[in-house]
Amino acid sequence: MQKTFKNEKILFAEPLFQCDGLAGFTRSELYENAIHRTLRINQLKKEHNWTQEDFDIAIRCLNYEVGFVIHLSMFIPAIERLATDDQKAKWLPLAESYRILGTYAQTELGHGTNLMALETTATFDPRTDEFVLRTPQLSSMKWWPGSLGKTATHAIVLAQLIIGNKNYGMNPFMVQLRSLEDHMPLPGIIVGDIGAKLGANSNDNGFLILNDVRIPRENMLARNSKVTKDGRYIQTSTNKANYATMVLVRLSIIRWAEDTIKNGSLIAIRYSAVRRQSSLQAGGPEMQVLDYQTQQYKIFPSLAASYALFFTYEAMMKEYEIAYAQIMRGNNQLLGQIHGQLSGLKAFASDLVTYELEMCRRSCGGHGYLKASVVGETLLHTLPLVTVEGDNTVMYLQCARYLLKQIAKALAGQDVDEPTSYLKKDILSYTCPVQKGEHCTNPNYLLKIYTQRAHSAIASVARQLQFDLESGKDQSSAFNNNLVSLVQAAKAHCQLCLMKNFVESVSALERTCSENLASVLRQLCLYFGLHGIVTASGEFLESEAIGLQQLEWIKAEELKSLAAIRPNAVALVDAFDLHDQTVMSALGRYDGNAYQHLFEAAKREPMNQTQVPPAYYKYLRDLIKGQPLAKL
Ligand SMILES: CCCCCCCCCCCCCCC/C=C/C(=O)SCCNC(=O)CCNC(=O)[C@H](O)C(C)(C)COP(=O)(O)OP(=O)(O)OC[C@H]1O[C@@H](n2cnc3c(N)ncnc32)[C@H](O)[C@@H]1OP(=O)(O)O
Ligand SMILES: Cc1cc2nc3c(=O)[nH]c(=O)nc-3n(C[C@H](O)[C@H](O)[C@H](O)COP(=O)(O)OP(=O)(O)OC[C@H]3O[C@@H](n4cnc5c(N)ncnc54)[C@H](O)[C@@H]3O)c2cc1C
Repeated sequence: MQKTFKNEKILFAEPLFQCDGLAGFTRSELYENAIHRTLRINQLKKEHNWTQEDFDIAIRCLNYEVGFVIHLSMFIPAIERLATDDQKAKWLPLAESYRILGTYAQTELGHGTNLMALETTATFDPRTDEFVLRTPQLSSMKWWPGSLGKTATHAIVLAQLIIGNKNYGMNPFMVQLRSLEDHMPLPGIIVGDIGAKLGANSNDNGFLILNDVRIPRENMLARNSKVTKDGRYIQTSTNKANYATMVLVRLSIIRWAEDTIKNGSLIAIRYSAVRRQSSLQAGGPEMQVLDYQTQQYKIFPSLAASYALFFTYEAMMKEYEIAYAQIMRGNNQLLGQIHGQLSGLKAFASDLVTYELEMCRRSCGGHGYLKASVVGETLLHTLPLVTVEGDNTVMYLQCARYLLKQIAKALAGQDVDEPTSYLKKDILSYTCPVQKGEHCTNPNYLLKIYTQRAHSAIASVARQLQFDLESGKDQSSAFNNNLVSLVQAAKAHCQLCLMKNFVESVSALERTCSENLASVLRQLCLYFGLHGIVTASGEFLESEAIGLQQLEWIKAEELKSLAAIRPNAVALVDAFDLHDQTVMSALGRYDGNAYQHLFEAAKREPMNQTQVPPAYYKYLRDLIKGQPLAKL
């Protein structure tokens, strides 16, 4: 599935990219190693004439265990999206050659979600033609930005623009943080690392206090709005255009989610094919645990999710490219659509994979709790995806807000955006397409069920909101009264998007691939659809997209499809084409020698580098020999 990286051999021939040692690294070592890696990949890029795409794939091959993640994923894209052509000409070459190292400093100690409430100010001083940046109190300090702690020389700081006594809202400013001579913080800047996290500890997420730091007027990123020398504010685009970098990263999160769940399902499936435990027949040979229906039930959702997210990322990438090209030409028509779609899908993708990764970890039994299994470590790295770039609940609510607008248009007989075109249908004329058991094997029928459920969830919450407003509730309490249903409606829409992308991508592939391959993919797609209905059966029933009889058929078909997928499960994860050095798991090796690799990992454990531990001489010796213990 991943485009085969022709340079994989070159990459993994380097000791630096042989990852077995990382488990014992301290934070400082992880941090240093990550920077070392990015610089070496850059050298390899030059030495072997790699394209930017090759470079990006190299980073994926290393599971993003590299430095400068925010520099590459946010700082440079923010300059591209928020700066004028002159500003780009000045900063992009410096950033692209790592002569300046950047971060995206938006979140504060007191506020991450509510951007309107950010407290950092950039006050225009017309006497000196400068902005004065200030974080006025404890809660205003920037807190979380990646690479801010120890690395960044520059930050794109999001601050409230103040001219005279008027606040013109959040705008982006380029602020130099550290000297380019000796890396010391510049006057007025207090900066540091926020401390160890549950995962992703090679990244120095940081804090930043700005005490009246002066920057030239030209350092306001002015593609969407600017301040003239005489202090006039000129806005050339919607103020939401300054949120463009977040939209891009939300798209990337779908890809990161896909990458992590591919790792998890690969480890769980390969290991379950190796692991034997018990038997269903008295005295019979021990079974591969992958043959237990319960094990398949635990792991195959992550296999199906890997493919569903792959197809969804590909589809969303195309949608994004069209929207981005328009936006860069000054046409914001698709801004609302792409924001609504990506807010929801970012949340759905990260929710899905964090849940399924834990199932993968459990499916590896006790060994899944070992660091060497890597599946737990992957989960810890992935957990922040539900929070970064907008907490998932808040992102679902953004998606729901978009869906409400679309349904209002549909009800008024106006055109709606293509991804919500189903809202134009007559919801009451629906008849469930599954009228007998065998109908459940048709993914297009399942798609109709998903469509009806999403339509019904959106229509129902829209009606309830309308009712609350008409009963005298004000706008905000009517909204608060319906938040849970709004989130459910957004989830229903996102689940439909995944199913639709899966069905459509498999149909497209059917035209070019062998019938054998097509039938395997069709089976997985079918399973994805059946499983999604069963896990949210209450909502599908409530929406009357299915009845109890259909649920019974769908449940039976879901179980049948587990057995149908089983023979191809290992091949389906092998098809990810992930190198052992990418997956790094003792349990999930291609050669299937899980026990041998676990033992090798144990032998490398730093605790095992001496036979007798120092604690023996300090405590155990006297204890064992019955000597009186020294005062402890
Ligand atoms: C094995 C492989 C492993 C790989 C794993 C790798 C994992 C690595 C893990 C580490 C992660 C590292 C990278 C993380 C980087 C993270 C960076 C960040 O987190 S940066 C900070 C991000 N912050 C946010 O996302 C803040 C969230 N809040 C918001 O976006 C907004 O405040 C809001 C959308 C919640 C509300 O907007 P606001 O303007 O404050 O409110 P209004 O009500 O006035 O506006 C709503 C209005 O605006 C429209 N809108 C909102 N956003 C956008 C947008 N982006 N584009 C277009 N339009 C937008 C919205 O639709 C509403 O429109 P309306 O017409 O009024 O309905
Ligand atoms: C690993 C990591 C890396 C990060 N990197 C960066 C970075 O590089 N740059 C940067 O600027 N930031 C970064 N962040 C910050 C991140 O963007 C924020 O943490 C995120 O946007 C959530 O905001 P918050 O922490 O303020 O959560 P809060 O908004 O305080 O959320 C707390 C709870 O309140 C709920 N809630 C909040 N508002 C609402 C609402 N309106 N309606 C309903 N419920 C609500 C949420 O659902 C959540 O349950 C990073 C964070 C992490 C964890």
